[in-house]
Amino acid sequence: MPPPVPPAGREKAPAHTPAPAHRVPGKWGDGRRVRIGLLGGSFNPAHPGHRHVAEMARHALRLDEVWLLVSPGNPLKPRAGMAPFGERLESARRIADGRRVIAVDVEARLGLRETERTLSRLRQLFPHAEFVWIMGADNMVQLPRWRRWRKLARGTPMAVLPRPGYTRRALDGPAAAVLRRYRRPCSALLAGAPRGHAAWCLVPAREHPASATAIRALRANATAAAPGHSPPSLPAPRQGAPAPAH
Ligand SMILES: Nc1ncnc2c1ncn2[C@@H]1O[C@H](COP(=O)(O)OP(=O)(O)OP(=O)(O)O)[C@@H](O)[C@H]1O
Ligand SMILES: O=C(O)c1ccc[n+]([C@@H]2O[C@H](COP(=O)([O-])O)[C@@H](O)[C@H]2O)c1
Repeated sequence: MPPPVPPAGREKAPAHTPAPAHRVPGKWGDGRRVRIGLLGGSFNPAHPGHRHVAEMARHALRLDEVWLLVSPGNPLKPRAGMAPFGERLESARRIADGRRVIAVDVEARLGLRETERTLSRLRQLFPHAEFVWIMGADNMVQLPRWRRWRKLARGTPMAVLPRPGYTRRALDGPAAAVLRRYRRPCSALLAGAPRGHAAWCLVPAREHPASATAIRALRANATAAAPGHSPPSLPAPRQGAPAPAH
């Protein structure tokens, strides 16, 4: 195995020490010839839908590994309500097996948040690895809002997972329309780039209903219903200000 690629100057020192039993990718890259699926996400929190997506993609594409790429902060999501990075990473570790499905903090280590930048850097750090971007149909719908998404789709094969309420919208949406010529069956996704453009596929899997938004809502309801919980009080109206309408 070639020596690890040295860190570039602006990269940050690792902020999180992995749990001892959990294998992590080479700190600054490695030279393995492996097929790696990247399931990027907020994991706020991780849930069985993520594990389902990782396993379905791994089997459909014959991937050696799937990395649960925990985002330091989705560029399109507000910070409010986002659990701290360490908590989200820990939650991703709990649904990983540490061997084929691995929770990774490389974006935080590299100080990157936008996927196209992350992919470019990962290709330098892991020059012999073949990367596939994995995402749910909801992200395929909003793909045209991502930074340099056409470049991302040109250079990186993508596997899209069905998701309740989004599968049809993704297949009928603007990203699918632009990329229509490059859609392939998943078995042919990694067979080479058609016309110099990476392919994408819809993974033939059942839809999984889990969602982090729903889990957060359930937790908030449970907290609100807990004995002794008093709802947050409204700020007192300023002297002379009208009383709030209820
Ligand atoms: N049930 C699911 N089916 C298909 N894809 C999923 C599912 N849950 C998550 N994903 C995909 O996994 C990736 C990471 O998702 P994320 O961590 O945002 O979870 P989420 O449940 O979508 O969260 P939130 O509800 O907070 O947006 C995204 O590409 C998302 O589309
Ligand atoms: O690169 C972008 O502009 C971009 C915009 C929105 C989302 N993403 C990535 O999409 C992945 C899914 O994010 P999320 O929050 O929906 O789980 C995660 O890896 C984000 O960094 C990337």
